[in-house]
Amino acid sequence: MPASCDFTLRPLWAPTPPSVHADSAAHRQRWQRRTWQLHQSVLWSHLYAFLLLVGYSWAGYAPGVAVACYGAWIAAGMGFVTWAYASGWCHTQRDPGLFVVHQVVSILGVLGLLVAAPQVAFQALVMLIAFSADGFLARSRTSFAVTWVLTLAAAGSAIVWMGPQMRMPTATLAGQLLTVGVLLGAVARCIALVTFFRGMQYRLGKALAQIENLVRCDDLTGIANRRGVMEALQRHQAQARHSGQPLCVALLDVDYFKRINDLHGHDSGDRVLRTLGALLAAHTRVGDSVGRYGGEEFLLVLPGTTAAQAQGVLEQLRQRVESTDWAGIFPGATGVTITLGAAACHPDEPVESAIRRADVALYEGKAAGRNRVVMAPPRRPQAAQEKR
Ligand SMILES: Nc1nc2c(ncn2[C@@H]2O[C@H](COP(=O)(O)OP(=O)(O)OP(=O)(O)O)[C@@H](O)[C@H]2O)c(=O)[nH]1
Repeated sequence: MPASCDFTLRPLWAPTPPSVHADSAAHRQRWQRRTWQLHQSVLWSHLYAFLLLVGYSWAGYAPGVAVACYGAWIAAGMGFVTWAYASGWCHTQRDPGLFVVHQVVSILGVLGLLVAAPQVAFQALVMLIAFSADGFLARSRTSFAVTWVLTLAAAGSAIVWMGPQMRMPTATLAGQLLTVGVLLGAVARCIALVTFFRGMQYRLGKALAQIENLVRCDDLTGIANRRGVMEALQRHQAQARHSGQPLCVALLDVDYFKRINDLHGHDSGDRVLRTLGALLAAHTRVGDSVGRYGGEEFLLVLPGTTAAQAQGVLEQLRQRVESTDWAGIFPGATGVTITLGAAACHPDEPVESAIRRADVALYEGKAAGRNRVVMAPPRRPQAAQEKR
């Protein structure tokens, strides 16, 4: 039974499931690089906030001692986090980005400022909330939730406690410039985070496209795998039903492939399959679809092609394979041939039924001596089939 996806909601306090990347050194390095980048951006933000507070102190809005104590507290907290990152200690923690520690340091610093310098309470609160946007990036849901709950609780209590005392000092030019500085800092921080998110979104989109490609691609031949070509067939059939255009499917099987493997080795067999994949991709038109259906069998989907036209195209392909210089592809080769069975797909016919008819034609071709193209007879109307 295939593994099913787990859609149940995990409680926040449940242990984090092991990451599928847990063993990937490249993933760990990438994660460390990103957390360092994030930490650096927090350090710059704290420095910016501290300089603004020094400005407020210089302009007479906040006591110098309060600002100095705030600076010392933040320096100690950020020093600890920097040590934890540099030594790798943070990676032994459940929250390796130390988002909660970052936030607790900021919240305590701001609460201290509210007590010691209520004149700059509002500015401190704006900066706190701007810093908290980092909490969005916490890897674990628990850190994300804790970061935000702590921040909102601190901001809510400060607002209730300080009430109307909270205001931007804009009576002087210095006050006005510093207010602009606070707002610009908050906006810049949000822009930086949105840019970070956009970058992540872009990388994620690219990775998703690569995964989608891998899921539909055959490793050995580089053309579509069974899933890829079957999806293409479904699409072509829907279009054919809509447009009324003909559609043909063909199954291609290498003759005596087991003998090639047995006589020349599995590696030579693989080379034959790779060469066939390349030949099929080169021989078919842009709108056609080809894929490895399984083992040494390939499926061709020929939209806008009648049975007579398909027979011509497939016969050319058969001759092309037969006339290929196989000795140049694997040593000791005497020749490789293919047998093809094809069927015109009726608009109302399930694609599996058309493939089955092509398969029957293919086995007729094998039984008749191989190295040929056999067309399946047209599908009987539904009523005749039911009667039969
Ligand atoms: N080298 C290689 N061999 C494969 C691969 N997939 C399937 N095979 C082999 O393909 C062979 C298919 O053999 P059969 O089904 O007996 O068919 P055949 O020998 O081509 O005989 P006919 O189809 O009757 O002409 C088996 O020996 C498989 O092991 C593959 O990816 N690489």
